[in-house]
Amino acid sequence: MHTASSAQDEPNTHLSEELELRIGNDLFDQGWSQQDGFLSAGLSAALAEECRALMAAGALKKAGIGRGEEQTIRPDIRGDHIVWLRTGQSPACDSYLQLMDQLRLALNRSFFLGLEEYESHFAFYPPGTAYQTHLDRFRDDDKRTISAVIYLNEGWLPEHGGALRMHPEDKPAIEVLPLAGRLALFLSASMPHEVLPATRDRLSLAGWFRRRG
Ligand SMILES: O=C(O)CCC(=O)C(=O)O
Ligand SMILES: [Fe+2]
Repeated sequence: MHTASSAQDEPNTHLSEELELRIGNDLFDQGWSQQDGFLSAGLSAALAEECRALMAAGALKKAGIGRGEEQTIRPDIRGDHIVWLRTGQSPACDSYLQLMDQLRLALNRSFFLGLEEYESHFAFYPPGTAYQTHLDRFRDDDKRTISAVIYLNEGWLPEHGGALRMHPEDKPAIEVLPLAGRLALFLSASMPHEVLPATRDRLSLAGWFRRRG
């Protein structure tokens, strides 16, 4: 479930310096960032297909809220089905995880955050399901530092709903539609956010950069 960081932390060329800079500036200035076309159309399509196949095979389970023993299934609060990613499960997932590892290193360079790992799951929200406003940091585990969501839905239109709605303090809410290839990033501990219900299946990869304990 976790991708361990490694000693051979070598920046590579998948993430341009310009993109790193934009993401760093956004997070610093406003606590969130949206990057369109973060994934190529081909990679996004392969990941969407994998997510659908896993859903059809029954691999995704109803997501709970809370942690460990205290986990409860509350479809009224959270309606997605999830499965955690493992390294080596598919070439598409490995490409995605590699890209996110580049991003982890870039964030460490910009902010000295000491992010050590990235954990991620596929999420599938059937039509009409949502996720009520919450923070991504657990009361008893403050390692989640930056949240990252990548959307996998071709041809998403505003009338389909399903936006990620963020609530920055003292500012108007921001809505991000779950369009294929798009990346949304925000500070896990301080950005309240929610997923609005949609009229069609809503597929994504949600993940968290975690700092050392
Ligand atoms: O899918 C999204 O836009 C956000 C998902 C989310 O907030 C979560 O999984 O914690
Ligand atoms: Fe969240």
